[in-house]
Amino acid sequence: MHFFDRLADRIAAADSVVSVGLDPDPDRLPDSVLDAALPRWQFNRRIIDATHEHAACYKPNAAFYEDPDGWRALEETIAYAHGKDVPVLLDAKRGDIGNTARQYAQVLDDEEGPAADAITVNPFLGRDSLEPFLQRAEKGVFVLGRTSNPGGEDLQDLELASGEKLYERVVHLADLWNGNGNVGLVVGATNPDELEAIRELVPDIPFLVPGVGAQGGDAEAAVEHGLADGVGLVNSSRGIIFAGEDADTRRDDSGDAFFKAAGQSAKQLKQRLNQFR
Ligand SMILES: O=c1ccn([C@@H]2O[C@H](COP(=O)(O)O)[C@@H](O)[C@H]2O)c(=O)[nH]1
Repeated sequence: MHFFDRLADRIAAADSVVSVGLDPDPDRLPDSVLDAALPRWQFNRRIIDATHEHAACYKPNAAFYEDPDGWRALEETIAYAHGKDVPVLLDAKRGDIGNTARQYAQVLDDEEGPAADAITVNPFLGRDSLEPFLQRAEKGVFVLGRTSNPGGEDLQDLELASGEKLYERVVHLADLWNGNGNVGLVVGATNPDELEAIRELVPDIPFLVPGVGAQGGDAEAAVEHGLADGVGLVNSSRGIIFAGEDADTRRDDSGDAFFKAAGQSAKQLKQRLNQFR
């Protein structure tokens, strides 16, 4: 099944466009998981237990898994999310010359272990750097369009000789690269004007909209412009998974209060976003 069809089914089943970001910062894990063999996996397992009924998708960021234990934790996490029928978007921001990109893209193949259903990619190296991802037609490929960080403007807002902004050119290219109907765009909620402008350029491409929650982005704009025919994702990572982070809940041996807070935060975000759908 194609990623965006699967995502549409999940959005309907969970009545949610919330992407729960799984960024298990080792310095912020609660005591209740620290003694486990794979603390990040145990953390994610309990986050998934607490949030899955509100999750349209899980979005682990590869930065939190790039070591041998981390990669095992990631594989366990993907398999567990799939067991709850929730797709997984790996936020890896890949993009390299074709030969290397072919290797990177294998993270989407499930011959060796559980594989992600979608991935984020960086378009800076151009079409051939993304081809191995785009060719996997059943997998979603989210191209960085206009990112949520303050420095995103340094390059992305540059005006080209044609009068286009660089991010507009990227959006145009992403539309051209969408022959298999598997392209999405990453557009930050911290830039609502650009979010609206990009939606006007590409009415049919679903967006992944990060930046609500800890980065303070605009949740209403994220929903209004992020969805294409009802399909798209609004991500919060720290705002959900560390919602229960106060000294007492962090030290609690059971972890119950910590993870319950994550579930409540996911539910609250779902309800807030659903007001605008
Ligand atoms: O433009 C972008 C692209 C990706 N991200 C990623 O999303 C999450 C956001 O985490 P929060 O804790 O909700 O701020 C994180 O993995 C980023 O690397 C982004 O924020 N902006």
